[in-house]
Amino acid sequence: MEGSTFVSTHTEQTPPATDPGAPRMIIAVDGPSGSGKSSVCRAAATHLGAGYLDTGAMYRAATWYCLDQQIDLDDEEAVAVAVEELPMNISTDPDHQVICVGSQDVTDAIREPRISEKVSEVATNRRARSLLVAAQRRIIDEAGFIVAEGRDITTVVAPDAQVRVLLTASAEARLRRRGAQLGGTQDAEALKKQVLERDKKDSAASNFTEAADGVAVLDSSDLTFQETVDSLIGRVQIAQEDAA
Ligand SMILES: Nc1ncnc2c1ncn2[C@@H]1O[C@H](COP(=O)(O)OP(=O)(O)OP(=O)(O)O)[C@@H](O)[C@H]1O
Ligand SMILES: Nc1ccn([C@H]2C[C@H](O)[C@@H](COP(=O)(O)O)O2)c(=O)n1
Repeated sequence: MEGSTFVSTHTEQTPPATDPGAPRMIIAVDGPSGSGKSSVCRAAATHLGAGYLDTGAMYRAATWYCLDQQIDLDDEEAVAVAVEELPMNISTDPDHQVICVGSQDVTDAIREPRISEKVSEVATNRRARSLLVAAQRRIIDEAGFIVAEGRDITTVVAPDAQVRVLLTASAEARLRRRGAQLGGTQDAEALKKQVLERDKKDSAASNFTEAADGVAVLDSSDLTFQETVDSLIGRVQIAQEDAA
């Protein structure tokens, strides 16, 4: 997939046409925080020549916007209205991940701990959620061949996906990985807050700890990063052979 593909959740911007030669296949991946969804799915999408959708980034951008607009996150109505007007553009190019709110590039800002600590409040707002789910379905449909990851992709956003995987890892592995990813800047308490406590809050909105019917479990606790990527790619290749 060349260049960057921007799709919008709000504006009338038309996304570029997908490669007409590309096979139509949706790969849906869910899992808890730090299980490796973003990094593994991005690498798999690059290898496969597929698009990549980080739905968590959309919830994060919505949270960034609400905070920027000084919206009280306890005010369900105000949050829903903000998400309705959210001028968000997200790239589906796995090699060029950019997310903008209006003209502002928030790609790095949405990863800050202040967003991680608040994002569950937006993700558990039912109206905000249904707006973002609708946008995600449209993005996936327009891409045609895409790896989409989050918490409810296998169950709500794309339950008909040809490949459906729950990517898991032990709490210990997830905390260790997230700590290393943040360069050792966070103490154990802060990490627990950002990983385990966030999972607990997010569980109110979707079930990403047990695989739904037809969803395969990929436990990466004892796998290297590359082994995990290869396992996901292998499942896609089997689905492609079955479809041929
Ligand atoms: N199998 C693995 N072995 C070792 N490290 C891994 C493995 N899978 C992922 N990682 C690393 O773990 C870290 C967390 O992964 P990642 O950010 O992809 O998780 P995530 O599930 O998307 O988390 P979140 O939902 O919180 O965004 C990254 O630094 C990634 O490179
Ligand atoms: N499909 C999704 C994706 C994400 N969320 C929520 C849960 C997380 O706290 C937050 C950020 O996601 P992350 O970047 O950590 O993957 O968004 C969700 O509810 N549904």
